[in-house]
Amino acid sequence: MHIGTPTRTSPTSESPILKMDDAHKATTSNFTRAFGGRSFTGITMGSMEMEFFSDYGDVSRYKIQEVIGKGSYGVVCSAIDTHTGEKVAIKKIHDIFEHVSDAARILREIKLLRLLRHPDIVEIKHVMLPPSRRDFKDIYVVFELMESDLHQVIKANDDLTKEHYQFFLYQLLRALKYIHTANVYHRDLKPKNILANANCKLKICDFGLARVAFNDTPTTVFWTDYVATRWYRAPELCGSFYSRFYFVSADELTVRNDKARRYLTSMRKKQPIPFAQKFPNADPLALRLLERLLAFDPKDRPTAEEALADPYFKGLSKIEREPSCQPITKMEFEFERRRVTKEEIGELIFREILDAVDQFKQQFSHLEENGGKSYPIMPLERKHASLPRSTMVHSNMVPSKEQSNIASCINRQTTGEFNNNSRDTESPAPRSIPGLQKFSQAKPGKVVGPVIPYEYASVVKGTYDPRTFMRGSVLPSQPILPTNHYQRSTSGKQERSATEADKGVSLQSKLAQQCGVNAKIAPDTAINIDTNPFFMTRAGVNKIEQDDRIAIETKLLQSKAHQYGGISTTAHRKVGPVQYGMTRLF
Ligand SMILES: Nc1ncnc2c1ncn2[C@@H]1O[C@H](COP(=O)(O)OP(=O)(O)OP(=O)(O)O)[C@@H](O)[C@H]1O
Repeated sequence: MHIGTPTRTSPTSESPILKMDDAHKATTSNFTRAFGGRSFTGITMGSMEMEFFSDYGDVSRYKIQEVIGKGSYGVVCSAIDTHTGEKVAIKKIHDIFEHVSDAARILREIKLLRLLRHPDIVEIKHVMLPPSRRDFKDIYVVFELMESDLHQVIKANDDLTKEHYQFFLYQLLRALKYIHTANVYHRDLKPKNILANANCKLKICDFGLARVAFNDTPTTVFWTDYVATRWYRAPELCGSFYSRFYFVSADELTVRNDKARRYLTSMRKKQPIPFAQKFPNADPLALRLLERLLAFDPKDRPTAEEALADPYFKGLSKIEREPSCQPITKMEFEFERRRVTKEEIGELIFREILDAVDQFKQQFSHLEENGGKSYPIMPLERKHASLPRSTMVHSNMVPSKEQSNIASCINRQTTGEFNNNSRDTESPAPRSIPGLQKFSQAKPGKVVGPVIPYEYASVVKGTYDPRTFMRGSVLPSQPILPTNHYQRSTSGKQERSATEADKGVSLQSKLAQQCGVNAKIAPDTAINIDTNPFFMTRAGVNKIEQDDRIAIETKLLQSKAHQYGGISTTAHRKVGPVQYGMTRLF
């Protein structure tokens, strides 16, 4: 994706946004490689669907288009949902029970993506019901289709502008704020896990390594398990000394972990190169924020919410309108806290899918009843806890006011209200609304109009949209108070608890083994060593309003090919003037 010079202007409805070719191109042979080496030459697409879906009943619903991605857990195809006409991405996860940890990962991802509904998080549209409750091994998850990912965008664009960076970071922080208020931590954020559209819309995906933080889980457990992709690890993870260091004086760092300390002290002392020197063309405000975000000591780094309040986002971010999420309950993730068998995980996955199918059916009938006019996302009514044969728990979404109260109770940083405030649903649409057109998926060479993030819909129509509520089910029985290494004080700074810091001693050797000396760790792979959740801190609670607009005048997009384990996908982008709204979310 190649995007040109953005300028801040008020939007116009006529100006085209972009021309582009498909981001992902896959050939029949790619498809063949992806699905087991059978040749598809001369066969109909129907056969492809049969091959892709095996014996799943939804085979007739989706018209497979092409392979668009491949990860370690599955193959992703683009397809047309013949029921709705929408383009979707279908992820096939093979043989999910080969390892219990893989099955748990799938369950975790489906659960989290169903609970976390936010415009900057990829949306699950459907999960296909396996043909048999007890005997299934593949899972098909249907997502909204995105055109590319940030990795490709960065690779293909050497002329991204300050506005691009600002808007990208803004969306990511907005999503992170939401995710963290749910007490969820993604733990594998990297450009490949951030899907992108040519209109600069980003969405976080791949929650397979995410964890939910609970108040009774020692942080050390989380950190033990948290390895993340190598190039994106925080220094404290690379050195396995995350909580084992403290400042003696301002410029002397003490690392208690012996190996990490020896390693650090063996290094030559270097003067830092000022960012302004390294990136002379960058916005000084951006560099200042970067410095804060990259602080060596984690307690000096701002939370997502604090970062959003940074002067860098002035005029873009209205902190009180950025949505938060209700904390996810322990019950949803009980399976993470004890040993479960393959059969039990299988049952939990099946139940989760049943639940999802139920919800999608409701959405679909709502859509039909309303002539496809509104885009409903039904509130999740969680029917069961996530433990095998556990008690049934019925829970409804908590009205926003109550949520707000709860949130202010549990979060000392709370400065605003939740996002179901009337301002979100009833306030006049930003001044560009009349000019907004419905977002249309760009096709090869097609010029499409100004982008309206779909989240505008409810604002425009004034309809009720459950996304204005926070997701989640049952409220925590008590306020969540950190009991671990770091606590966030009212000033937003983390403070180390001495008692908990001491507990880390027993983990030293394990951590050193994993992070410091374990040569078996694949260089570009996030590793899940321990499935227990962790506890960290939460960002605050607010709602959103962005009525600034950024118009992006785009240039040519380069063509880029990338490999997904033998599958090449091409990202051709020819872009005209782009305009997109820095819109309110809901
Ligand atoms: N909704 C989507 N729209 C478009 N492309 C997608 C979508 N979801 C995934 N992809 C593409 O498929 C690739 C693999 O998807 P994903 O990361 O979810 O799989 P995974 O098996 O969990 O990967 P990993 O090995 O990184 O854990 C992504 O990098 C992306 O390029």
